[in-house]
Amino acid sequence: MENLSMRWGSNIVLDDIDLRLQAGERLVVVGPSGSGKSTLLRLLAGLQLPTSGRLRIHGEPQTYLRLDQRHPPDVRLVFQNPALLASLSVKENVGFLLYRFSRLSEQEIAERVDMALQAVGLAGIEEQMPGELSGGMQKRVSFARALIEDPTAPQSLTPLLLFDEPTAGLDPVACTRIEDLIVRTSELVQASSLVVSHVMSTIDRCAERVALLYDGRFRWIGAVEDFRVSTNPYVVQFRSGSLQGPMQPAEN
Ligand SMILES: Nc1ncnc2c1ncn2[C@@H]1O[C@H](COP(=O)(O)OP(=O)(O)OP(=O)(O)O)[C@@H](O)[C@H]1O
Repeated sequence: MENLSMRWGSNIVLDDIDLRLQAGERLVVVGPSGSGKSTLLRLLAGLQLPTSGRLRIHGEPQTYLRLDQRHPPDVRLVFQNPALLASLSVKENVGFLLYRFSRLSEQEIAERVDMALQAVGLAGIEEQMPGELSGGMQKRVSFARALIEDPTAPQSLTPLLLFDEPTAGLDPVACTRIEDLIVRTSELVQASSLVVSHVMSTIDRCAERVALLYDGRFRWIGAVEDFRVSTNPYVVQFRSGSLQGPMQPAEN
């Protein structure tokens, strides 16, 4: 991202930001509500275009929405709500892209789905419907979907995985399981990952770098080890959850 801005009318959500994600790294983006984290994800997912500035993925300028791109980059989204298709079985959800676009046989797709489900600890639930699963299981199914790759597709570059608040509202043990999965999924498909989260354990377990977004700008970016000890006032306020500090609700 270079000099990238996103405005809604007079509301400047992202203000001339620069960010470079290294191949294979895991970056966690934090920031208070309304600071533009979801907007960042939507731009990377090709669901909206910036008002100004440049966004490049694998070096390619992103000037069209993803749906309008003939050769879209390999960007995979794991939403806060798993967004599984309720009328399709787990197998059909996980293998969705392969069923639609690949030249693999039914048997080959079934084997790949099986491997992806095993990787997230959910072997044997292929024929179940999403509605029969718990919320946590649905989330893991959406991770399995992000693991699926098409070996018949042209050799692709490092995939980009986008996680939108993957551990919000989970109990601590479920959080750990999902955090481990984020790391494992990223390593298995050798992806770069951008995780939006407020959860400290998710930052600790998943991040290699942390970026703190507030009022349209990155106020701090650095290694997770430095995030734990930084005296930057934004980082200190985020870590302590204090009401005192530079980050205040918009209405104040
Ligand atoms: N479609 C839209 N039209 C107008 N304003 C929008 C639109 N989408 C987002 N915004 C505004 O952009 C700002 C940033 O929103 P965004 O959802 O990116 O924040 P966030 O950091 O993800 O917040 P949260 O943590 O609460 O999800 C908000 O002020 C929001 O009102």
